[in-house]
Amino acid sequence: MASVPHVTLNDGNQMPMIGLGTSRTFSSESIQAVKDAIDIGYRHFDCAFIYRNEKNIGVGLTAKIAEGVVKREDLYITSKVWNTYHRPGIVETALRNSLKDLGLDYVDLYLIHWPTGYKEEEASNEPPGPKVPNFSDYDYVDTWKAMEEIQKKGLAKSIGVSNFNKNQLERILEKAEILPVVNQIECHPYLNQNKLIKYCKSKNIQIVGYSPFASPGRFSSLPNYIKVFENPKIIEIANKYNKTPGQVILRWQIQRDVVVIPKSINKNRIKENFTIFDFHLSTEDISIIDGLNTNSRFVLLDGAKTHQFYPFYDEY
Ligand SMILES: NC(=O)C1=CN([C@@H]2O[C@H](COP(=O)(O)OP(=O)(O)OC[C@H]3O[C@@H](n4cnc5c(N)ncnc54)[C@H](OP(=O)(O)O)[C@@H]3O)[C@@H](O)[C@H]2O)C=CC1
Ligand SMILES: O=C1CO[C@H](CO)[C@@H](O)[C@@H]1O
Repeated sequence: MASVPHVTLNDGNQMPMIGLGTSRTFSSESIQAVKDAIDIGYRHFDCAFIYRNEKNIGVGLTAKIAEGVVKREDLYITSKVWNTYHRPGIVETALRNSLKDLGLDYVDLYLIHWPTGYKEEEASNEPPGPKVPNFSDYDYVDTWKAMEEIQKKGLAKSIGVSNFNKNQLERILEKAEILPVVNQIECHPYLNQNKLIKYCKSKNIQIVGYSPFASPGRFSSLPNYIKVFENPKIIEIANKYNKTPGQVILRWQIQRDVVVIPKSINKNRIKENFTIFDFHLSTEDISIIDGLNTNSRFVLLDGAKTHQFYPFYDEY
């Protein structure tokens, strides 16, 4: 089976350029999606405590390791510390809980999921609904110091952040002993994130683009909103290469050095999303997709909009 391209992170570790997204997949469907993905060739899985399915993901991973299809060291597993676990003294416990559920003794990458901390008792209300949670005052820079400790202990091979803006990254970089390897951010043709990508590249921080299809299951109130798969310009490019709109969107990201983590529970689409390393988009087609940007964001973490560290008020 041909292996997928990897990127080398600023700590020297390697990450496969495509992974399976696992949010909003539940029960047996998440177990089967993981097994199918491994059979198809995926080795990278994007998980999080808050997805409430790490046990199922663990069942899928463990089954494929037991079958001898993969070894632990072939896999690249990410998890994320949720907002209720920002107190430095509890970060390791949060990771150990995820490890137990995933059936692993280390993750390849552990991320601070959002810069916004919540009070620990909010954990009983998870997953977050429309209600505004009680915020904690923990500074994500202090949470970062706890992340450094878990890497030193070998519980995470690499550490990084998610949903951080430029100023928030700057604050981490000022105090960091270990640099974040990744900023995982929403990134798709309608939110191409060119400015944040340029900044992160200048600091050797890899971008992992989440919701690469603009998370079509989520509600959009944008006037004249067209799903990315139905966008005529993307369809035209897809027809030209004899590929699907989804494959063109993922390929566009790969060619701009963005790691992609599309979510699917459908075996055919899991395979479709993986078949993106056998064609090359022209510079002209890349710029047509770049031109679709409308700075439209779909993952807003509404409950945290009044948090002092809400990341999306800055331009980038
Ligand atoms: N760090 C963060 O804060 C966040 C991280 N993430 C991560 O990113 C991952 C992906 O983002 P997500 O928001 O799930 O959305 P995506 O943009 O990946 O879209 C997923 C949706 O598209 C459908 N789909 C998948 N492939 C295709 C295809 N080839 N053609 C047509 N439809 C398709 C899926 O349906 P089906 O399953 O039926 O195929 C699903 O409804 C998440 O699962 C999670 O791991 C996401 C949000 C926030
Ligand atoms: O990763 C994520 C997936 O979706 C959640 C909401 O549904 C987000 O809060 C989160 O950032």
